[in-house]
Amino acid sequence: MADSHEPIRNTQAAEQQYLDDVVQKIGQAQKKAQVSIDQAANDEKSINKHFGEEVKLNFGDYSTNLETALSIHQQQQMLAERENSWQQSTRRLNTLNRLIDNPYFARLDFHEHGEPKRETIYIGLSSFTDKNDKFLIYDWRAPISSIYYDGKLGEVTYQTPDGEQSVNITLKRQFLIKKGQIESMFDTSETIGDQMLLEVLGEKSSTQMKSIVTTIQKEQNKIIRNTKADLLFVQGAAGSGKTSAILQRVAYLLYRYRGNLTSSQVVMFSPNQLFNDYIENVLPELGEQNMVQMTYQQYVGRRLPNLTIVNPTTHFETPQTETAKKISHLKTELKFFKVLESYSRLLEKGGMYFRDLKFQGKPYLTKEKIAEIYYSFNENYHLANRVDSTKEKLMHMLNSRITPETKKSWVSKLIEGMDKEQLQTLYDRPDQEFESSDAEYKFLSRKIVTQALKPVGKGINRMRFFNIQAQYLHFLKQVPNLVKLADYGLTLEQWQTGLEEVQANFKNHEINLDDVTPFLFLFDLITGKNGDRSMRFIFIDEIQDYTPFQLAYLQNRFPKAKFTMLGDLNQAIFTRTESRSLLSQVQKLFDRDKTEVVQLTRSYRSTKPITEFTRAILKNGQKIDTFEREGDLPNVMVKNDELALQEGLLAQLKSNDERKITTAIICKTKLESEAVAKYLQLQDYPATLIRSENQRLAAGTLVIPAYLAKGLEFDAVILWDLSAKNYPDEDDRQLVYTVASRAMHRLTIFAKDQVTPILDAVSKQLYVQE
Ligand SMILES: Nc1ncnc2c1ncn2[C@@H]1O[C@H](COP(=O)(O)OP(=O)(O)OP(=O)(O)O)[C@@H](O)[C@H]1O
Repeated sequence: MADSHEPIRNTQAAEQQYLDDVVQKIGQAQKKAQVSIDQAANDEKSINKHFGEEVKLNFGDYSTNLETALSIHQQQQMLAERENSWQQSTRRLNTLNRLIDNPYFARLDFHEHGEPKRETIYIGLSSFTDKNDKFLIYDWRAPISSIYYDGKLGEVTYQTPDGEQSVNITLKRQFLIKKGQIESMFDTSETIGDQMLLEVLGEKSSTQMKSIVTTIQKEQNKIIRNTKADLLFVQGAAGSGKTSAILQRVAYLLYRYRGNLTSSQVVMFSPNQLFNDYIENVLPELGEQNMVQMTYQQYVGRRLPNLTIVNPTTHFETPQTETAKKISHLKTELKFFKVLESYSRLLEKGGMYFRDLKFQGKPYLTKEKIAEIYYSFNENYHLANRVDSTKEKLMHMLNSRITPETKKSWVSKLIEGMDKEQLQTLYDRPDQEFESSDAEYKFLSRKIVTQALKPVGKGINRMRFFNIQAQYLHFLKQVPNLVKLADYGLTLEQWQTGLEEVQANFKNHEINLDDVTPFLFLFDLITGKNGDRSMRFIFIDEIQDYTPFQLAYLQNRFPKAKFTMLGDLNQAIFTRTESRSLLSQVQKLFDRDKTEVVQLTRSYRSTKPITEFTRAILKNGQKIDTFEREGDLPNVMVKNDELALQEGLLAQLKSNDERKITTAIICKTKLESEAVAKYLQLQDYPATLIRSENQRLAAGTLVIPAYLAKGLEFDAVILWDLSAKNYPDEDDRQLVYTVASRAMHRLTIFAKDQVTPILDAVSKQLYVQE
């Protein structure tokens, strides 16, 4: 910290002079780091190779597959452990390169409790000390930096690892620095001045999310720095910075637990791959590595190699029947999780379904025999140790069958049919000698049988003797005995029909998303597969699209992790009504004392007129405050004539282009998006159609189906065909809110014939009807 002998520096010129000095020192440090890099590189050429690998691995930071992601991260960790001065200097140089253009964004003057001496600190992306170890810049995550985000002027307290500290803040100054030049600076008595926010928010969107480090809001800071809660549940309006805050939180945690926590122990479940792409740069921008990122479907999908997950409802192409909705409701509840647990306990006594383990196409270890072994252990055996003992016994049986199997005719026939070369491959060494031809035959036959039986051994180890599909169907059959179907508005007959559908799906090697998690959970319960205890922090974004069952399952799979769940109950577009009870159901999974719920109510994404409009779409919605930012009222165009609408669309696109704002045209379904894209193509208007989540977000105009627009934002949004026909009822209210709230500066709505009744509740003053 600077001491009180320093000049107060109240003019921009004085600040610039000080900045120049800091920049110069960073420059010197850069040179020094470069010298030690060159030296070390000369000494240890081989390190180059490792570093090359590391860089290569860095490119694939998110992955579709947990194992790959984990192994990449583990490799990175190993490489990091082999740290040497060369790497250290390289890292330091990277930090300095980031700092030199924009060393800091804030200054604080304060007095420590009761001390007359004034302290001055500057806060930036990472810390920087001069050669006397004096801090010229403090990391934004350092304990002291917290007061910049939290406090007004005057007395404030902040948390340090040693407890609370209090200081008296006398000055809070914010800077906008570009390429080492102060573009503007202002003093504020607020937490983070709106002026600064306005400057930041006025910027145009890009296809990649940016970090919000300079303007983190007080309530967001609470989320970022929370280390106590086992469950941190954030309910935040659209655009209130939930995603931004958690990315900052990951960076904070990696800093706070540096040395004890690696990015491979942090997993983020995100809505889709497009979204992963969108946020990919934030952590590297903050100087940290990305965490493991995946979608829930990817997480469960990798464990179901023989089944394809189908989920017809998410894409809005086919509506769900009332009965299907009710069945889905029951299957996704927390109650169902408990029911499944009770069912699994019944299996300790009987009722397990087995499969033959086959050899040469015929049952070798029969299901009857396996069942006999499985239930031969006494009652004290629970499912997990029962399976271990069964495996052991089966292995034993398999081994004892090797000798009798060698005497079978298929073995002798096989050996007789082999030429010298083939026989050679069976020997331990090419010149292997035997006492007699009998001994040689014995050796070869054993070798052949052992190899041939390997798949059976693998089947035992991988527990292929369980018939999980039959077991799951059996469980579903038992459900009416374990749950009162009437409570869910279901009859026995309806349940039975649902069951038959699951069965038919299995025949097609398919499984419905609602069945996936109970199916896997049943598998885990039966096989005693424990969760992953090495994961420390799990983040779940867009929590409203998860079912309580899925969340309970994740908690079960990551028993040692602290959970941060973020979402907007107003944006529940896949789970709809059940989301209202989500919070109460989730809370049941965690210790009450270790649960914290934070509300973010202010929406930063959109201009005031857009936020006011989207807010009005909601009935009984969660609280939403606007951020004072001017802009046009949303405009709505309803026409009977398709051609007129299309012309309107083109005109709006051109007008947005003239204002240099990029537009996303959001349609309800993929089919509709394709039609719009085709029309634009015919008009020679360039636009990118986003068909799947595996695509990249391109610059320029996009056409995107609603379910892929989750979590993203665009300068301008055009909602295509928000007609009564397309969005007929209440079911779509949250969907309409979600897509409308993607707009930052401009929102336009087109509808054929008649606009959706969902907009009836919106006051005419909040938009312009064309
Ligand atoms: N403290 C902040 N300072 C500057 N910009 C912010 C801040 N908080 C949020 N924003 C901006 O507001 C926009 C919305 O943020 P974000 O996407 O994190 O919100 P969200 O709550 O996840 O939204 P949604 O639920 O609608 O997907 C982003 O452009 C983000 O950069």
